[in-house]
Amino acid sequence: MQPVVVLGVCQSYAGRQVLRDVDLVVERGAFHGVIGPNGAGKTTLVEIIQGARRAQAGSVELLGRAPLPRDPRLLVRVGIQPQATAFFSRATVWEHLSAIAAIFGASQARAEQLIEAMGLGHVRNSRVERTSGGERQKLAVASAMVHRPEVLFLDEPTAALDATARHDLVAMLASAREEGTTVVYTTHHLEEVERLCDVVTILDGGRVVTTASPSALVAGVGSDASVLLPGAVPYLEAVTGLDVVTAATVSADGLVVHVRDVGEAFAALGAAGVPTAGAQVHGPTLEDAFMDLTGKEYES
Ligand SMILES: Nc1ncnc2c1ncn2[C@@H]1O[C@H](COP(=O)(O)OP(=O)(O)OP(=O)(O)O)[C@@H](O)[C@H]1O
Repeated sequence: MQPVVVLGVCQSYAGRQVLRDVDLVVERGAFHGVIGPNGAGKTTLVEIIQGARRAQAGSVELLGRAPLPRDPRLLVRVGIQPQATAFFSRATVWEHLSAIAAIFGASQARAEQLIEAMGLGHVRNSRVERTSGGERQKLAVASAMVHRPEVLFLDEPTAALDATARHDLVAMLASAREEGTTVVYTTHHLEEVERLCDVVTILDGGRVVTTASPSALVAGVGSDASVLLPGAVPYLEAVTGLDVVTAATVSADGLVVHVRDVGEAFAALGAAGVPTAGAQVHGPTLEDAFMDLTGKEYES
């Protein structure tokens, strides 16, 4: 049984359709990203799966059950990252997580472990209301995971974090990924998708554009890779004549050649005597895949 099965879901607000015939299947143990521009419908979709909203059309199964009407026996099997307002703000970080653990029947040892794993040890005895936005965000993620849910929903957990806090949280999520929890993850950051997600669904204008692994999306991009060859500027004419090279330009750092196939290109460059020492390859990225598939620049 797949933990999340969404079929043909449609949703409108005041006559405006924000989800159009959405299908989404999340496999057990997958870290499944949902990405898309602002207003694509990500939060609406996730709330429908959680049972926080009713879909106007289509069907939803969460752990094999309908998420609505809400059933506390189903809710304890899932983890939902709370909004900041859901905190016991006058409690300390430890009191907060320990209370959540008790409510969900998780051990105090698990709460301790997450305080450490999340790097919250130094604010353990601080009141939640006095902690920084980043610390609260980490506490929100810890609160959602403390009872080892079968499905964990994280809706933009790194939003509003500075680069260091984001890096820490992503590193922590990467280790949580190893625990094999099924995760539904919305984000605006494509590098997080590449780092964390097994599968990603791109939503645009309320429609599913595609569902695939990040690497398959990047592999499907039609654009070339570029190779910077620092010592090869004098070889501009020689490389331009090679079949494997689609374009070549001179930059301040060296010769830049655009190629379809990096392996074949290196073989041909070597055979033509072009120096390749210190070469830097820049392949197409998930951002290129997004642009290919939606015709839009990705804005995080
Ligand atoms: N309760 C509501 N009433 C009316 N319109 C809504 C409501 N909630 C969301 N919308 C609209 O539905 C569309 C989809 O919103 P949603 O929050 O699901 O998108 P999102 O992809 O999560 O966006 P973001 O990346 O900005 O968080 C948006 O145009 C939004 O303004």
